[in-house]
Amino acid sequence: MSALPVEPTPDSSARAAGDARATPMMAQYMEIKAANADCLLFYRMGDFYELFFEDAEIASRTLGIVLTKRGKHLGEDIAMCGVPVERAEDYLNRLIGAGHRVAVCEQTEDPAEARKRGGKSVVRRAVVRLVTPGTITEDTLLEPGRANLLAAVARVRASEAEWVYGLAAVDISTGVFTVRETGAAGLQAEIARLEPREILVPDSALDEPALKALWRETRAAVTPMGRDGLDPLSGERRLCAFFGVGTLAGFGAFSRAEIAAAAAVVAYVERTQLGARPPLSPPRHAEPGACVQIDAATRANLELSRTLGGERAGSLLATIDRTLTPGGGRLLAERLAGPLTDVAAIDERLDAVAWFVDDPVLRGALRQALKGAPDLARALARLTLQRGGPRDLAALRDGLAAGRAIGAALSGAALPPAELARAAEALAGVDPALEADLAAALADELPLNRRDGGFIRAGCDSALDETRALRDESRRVVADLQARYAEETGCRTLRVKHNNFLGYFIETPQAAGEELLRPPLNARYIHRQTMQGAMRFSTAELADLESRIASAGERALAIEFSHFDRLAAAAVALGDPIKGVADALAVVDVATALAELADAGGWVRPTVDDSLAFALEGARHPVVEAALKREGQAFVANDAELSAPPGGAGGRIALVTGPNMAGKSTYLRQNAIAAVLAQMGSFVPARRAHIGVVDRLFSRVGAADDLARGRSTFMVEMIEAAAILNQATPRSLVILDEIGRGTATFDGLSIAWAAIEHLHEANRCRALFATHFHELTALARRLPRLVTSTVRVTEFQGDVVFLHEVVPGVADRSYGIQVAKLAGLPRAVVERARVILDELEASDRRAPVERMIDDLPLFAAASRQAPPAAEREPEPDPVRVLLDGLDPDAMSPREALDALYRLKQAGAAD
Ligand SMILES: Nc1ncnc2c1ncn2[C@@H]1O[C@H](COP(=O)(O)OP(=O)(O)OP(=O)(O)O)[C@@H](O)[C@H]1O
Repeated sequence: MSALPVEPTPDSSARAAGDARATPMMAQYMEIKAANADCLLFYRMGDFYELFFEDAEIASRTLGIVLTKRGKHLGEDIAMCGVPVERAEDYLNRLIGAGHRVAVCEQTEDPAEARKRGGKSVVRRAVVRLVTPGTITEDTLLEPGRANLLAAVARVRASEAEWVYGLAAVDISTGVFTVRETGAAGLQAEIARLEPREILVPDSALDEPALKALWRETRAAVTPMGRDGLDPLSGERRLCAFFGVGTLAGFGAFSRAEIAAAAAVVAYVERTQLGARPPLSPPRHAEPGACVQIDAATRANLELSRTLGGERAGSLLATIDRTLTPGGGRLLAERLAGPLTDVAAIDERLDAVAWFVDDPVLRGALRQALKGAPDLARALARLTLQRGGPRDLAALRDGLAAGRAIGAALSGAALPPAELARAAEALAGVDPALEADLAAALADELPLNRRDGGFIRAGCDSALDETRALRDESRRVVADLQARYAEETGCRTLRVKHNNFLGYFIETPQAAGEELLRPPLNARYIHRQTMQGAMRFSTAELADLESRIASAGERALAIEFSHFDRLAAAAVALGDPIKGVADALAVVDVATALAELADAGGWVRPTVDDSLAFALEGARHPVVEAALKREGQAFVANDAELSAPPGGAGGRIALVTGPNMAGKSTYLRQNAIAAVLAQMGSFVPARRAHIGVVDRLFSRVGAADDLARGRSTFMVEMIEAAAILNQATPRSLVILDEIGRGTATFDGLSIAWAAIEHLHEANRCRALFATHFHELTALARRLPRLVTSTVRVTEFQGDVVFLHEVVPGVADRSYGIQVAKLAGLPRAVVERARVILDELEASDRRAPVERMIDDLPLFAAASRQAPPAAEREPEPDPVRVLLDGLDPDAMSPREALDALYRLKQAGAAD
């Protein structure tokens, strides 16, 4: 596959050595591989990176490239495959995407040097970089609108039975660095919010039963870390050394778990970047409770950043994203993933959006300027890691120019709100000399790699201009020489060519070449090679020219490099203010984008406060609305009122009934989404919205079998319901869709019933509960804060017509059979179902339920927590109630005996 120009191939020397010992090259490979055992090793050989043994098998499977066998190592076949160097990034991308880590091992000396040490010497090699999913910086490997987070978990014992976890997350492509401490449930929610690309996990936490599912299910690559991170003392020392400070106190107060996690992340960054220091900001404390807690199941159900199928298109994020810059896209995604709980902070963001809604002219002008703003943060990170190219310098030039223009426009406007005033200040925070310097130095057309040269503008440096003139002049001389030689030899097809082996040479057809071998021409033309049908020669003049061109080219390149280094160093020195500009551009991008969205869609500014209100008028589901719009259909807006009634007893629960396909799930989700949008600082798709801050959002909307984990639909549903009932607080918002449908009717009904009681009495949260168990609506008679809503339908010529309108009340029936008919169920089955339904309805399954509603002790016993005095019903005597419920004439002897025991028990409990 690859050319092996200077080294003995693994096979040839191995055979020579009788397969008994490793070849020198294999020995070198083995040594490097052993030091990077957890990575695939890209071993540079000529124009290829080769992979051997198991690495080759993995790469061949993942990349779909041919696996070959090459010789033997210690008697075994060596499996091998290779990727061409010039296409390595593409292959790296795919390997990283599949969750692998790659150690890139380069030749660190010229093969000629190795040859000097002896024929069998191996070229020196070293790993120059570890590429892992969480530590990449190349534009081609990164998604522009998505943060690329590397997270680390550390575990510290809080008590005999309890652990606390430190979670640190960095994005080395932008420098963001956050830490926080949390419990096991919080850890899962936080990882779901951050969506890291790679998580470093100590072995002990990997084996922890409560977290096993998390590691198995996360989309991130999980990198085992061995120990429980660094101990706090050496962790602190490492962090101080990395940031060049004597103490961490200046960055905030961090717990032991946080320091351990932060130090683990920094240690890994240092290990993978091999000494290059990415421009990480100092760790920032992510305050617990600053963001709405949203668990992974809720995020998935609401399709916040991905659809249930895992796609980005069709998610809420994709639907609302009007940002124009990669940094703005990342900030929007971050805000949507972590809506705030602090009213003042939410209002600050809303003020900025409202300001731009009110000023479409300024908004339009700023958005025009944003279109030209490249990814400043990532360009700066690459330059700092010495992985940058001329285009990164150009990104700084253009980003700073856009920042300056936008800053000036903001500062010139009357009374910008606080968030934008701060942005304007940051946008003016970089010394304009850098931008001017970059603009003066960089050429209009820029190569990708600095090695290609030509990126410094002509006229910028006279020494460079002179050297370039010399180099170009020499090229003209080559053309002149060719003409002269052709004339002198009489060979019109004589050409002066160049290759890496011979340098400049003369090529003639065979017959003309024979002439050059004879006097007098052979005095000038020195024979170099005979090819099939052609001959090659050199001359003293050509050799001289060769060295002049090479040295002029090299000198020009060296001058360009010195400019590059100077400009990159100037940029890195201004790293913090440049990051400030990048952040400010993202803020302006998000505020204008949300204003654009609000303006175009007729969205309203929500009132967000510390109350327990939840009142929406004319609200819509943005994703369903957009999908319907594409088909030319209108979305029917609906209201919701879950606000806690005066008296502080807790929020309302809306019990939503309605036929299949009527729009219940859509309605439930749109209310949850309104809360997310409002608290991330966006307008909401409604005519009016008042939302008291939600601390946790739970949504259980539909579930799929989780066969991989051996759990049925019903089991998944119950696990999620358990999490909600155990964790929801009076500030939470809970969305439950058809809980209990995955089991036998009466089991399901009983579970749904008990869950509603628990939500009403114990959790006391605002909730929406959709159900097909119409029997449950009778509960509204007993639970003061339970309200009923139904999605209206009407019938036309025996078919159901969906109106999608939510009104107070209860559905009269499910219309399941009509919907089944619409879906194309065979006519005979539909007819038969109708007959069965009539019979079942005649036997009236409502009767026992009605009895249970009036059966107070059962209800009272189920609610463990007493309602507040204002709402409490008088406690009935349980013995009396049980006695009332007995019908001795209808009982078997066994039932009578059971009843006697129950009576005895109720009497004793009393
Ligand atoms: N408010 C609305 N305005 C217009 N169309 C709507 C509205 N709500 C829902 N729809 C349409 O109805 C379809 C079904 O909605 P949805 O899935 O919410 O129904 P459902 O009542 O939850 O059904 P099921 O009980 O079968 O799960 C949606 O895909 C959408 O096209």
